[in-house]
Amino acid sequence: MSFLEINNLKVHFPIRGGFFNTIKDYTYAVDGVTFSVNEGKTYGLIGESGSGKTTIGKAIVGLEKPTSGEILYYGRPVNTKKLRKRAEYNKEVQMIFQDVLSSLDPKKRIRDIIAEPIRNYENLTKEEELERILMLLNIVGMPPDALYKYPHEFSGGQRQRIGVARAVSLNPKLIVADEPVSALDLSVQAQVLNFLKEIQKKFNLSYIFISHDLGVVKHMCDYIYIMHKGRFVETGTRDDIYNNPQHIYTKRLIAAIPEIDAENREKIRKRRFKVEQEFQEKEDLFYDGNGKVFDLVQISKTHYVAIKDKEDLKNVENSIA
Ligand SMILES: Nc1ncnc2c1ncn2[C@@H]1O[C@H](COP(=O)(O)OP(=O)(O)OP(=O)(O)O)[C@@H](O)[C@H]1O
Repeated sequence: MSFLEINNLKVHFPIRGGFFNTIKDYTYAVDGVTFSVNEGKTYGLIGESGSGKTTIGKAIVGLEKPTSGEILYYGRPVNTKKLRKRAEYNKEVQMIFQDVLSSLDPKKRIRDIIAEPIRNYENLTKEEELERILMLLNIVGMPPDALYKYPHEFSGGQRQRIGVARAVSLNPKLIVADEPVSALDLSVQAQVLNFLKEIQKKFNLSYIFISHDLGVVKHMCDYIYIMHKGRFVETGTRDDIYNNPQHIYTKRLIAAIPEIDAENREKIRKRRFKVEQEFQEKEDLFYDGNGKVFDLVQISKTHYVAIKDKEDLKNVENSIA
């Protein structure tokens, strides 16, 4: 059952300039995305740097205000003034970041870092709190003596586990994981990904998994959403996307997955070259997700407009003139 629905979400950031610091233009970071999240499933948001992935994640957890569109949690808008509803949502939808070190307060001990959300939302005695934190450390495979240490005393992989312990401390339904392994060594990446899967089973969690790397999410995601300039250009199940990619951006991301295959090295090189050539030829084209091709016209440094026909083009030309 889908418990979270994102409808036509847009997040546009004003670009200011000039003497009066007026709005000159907008960065169309997220420009009309729609999808829903089911229990226990993982959704990959994949795309190049700047395509809008993090902004979607932040809008979902309330760190960025949508320009328009709606986010419904069990059918109710999350942007509500009813504090109890909002608090319930904030508790059940958490985010973990790539740069865990900067998201863990360096001056606080692990006990206080993990306890922070619990103290905000629950009224536990000191003993109950300690018991909960020890249980969480155990779940994420960290020893009890981690309690009184500081973040810098741990490796990247261990810090990511601490971040996850804090994120699951309130028994959430959804974790938005923003590039959770890209700062880690390859061998540690695999460990953390496996661990995230274990935690998912334990808590029946859903993940929105943000990455620029289709190779990393290959074994994690049930559904994949390919992003380009604030929009989804291709969506599908993991198998659809890997076995039968349609959009040139998807093909390019798949071609970029490193392959260790000494015998077929030349074949792989040729395939990458072909995809790259196709990409260069089609770079100015934009698909609307239903296979329809739009011309993508750049009207400023950051702003593109999809043009369906000559009429559209004339309107855009007039509006810039
Ligand atoms: N607070 C902000 N103010 C202005 N522009 C922003 C802000 N946050 C993001 N942007 C812009 O919005 C666009 C999308 O950024 P976002 O971080 O969502 O992309 P991303 O796909 O997550 O990229 P990356 O993989 O590099 O993190 C970028 O052009 C970015 O510069």
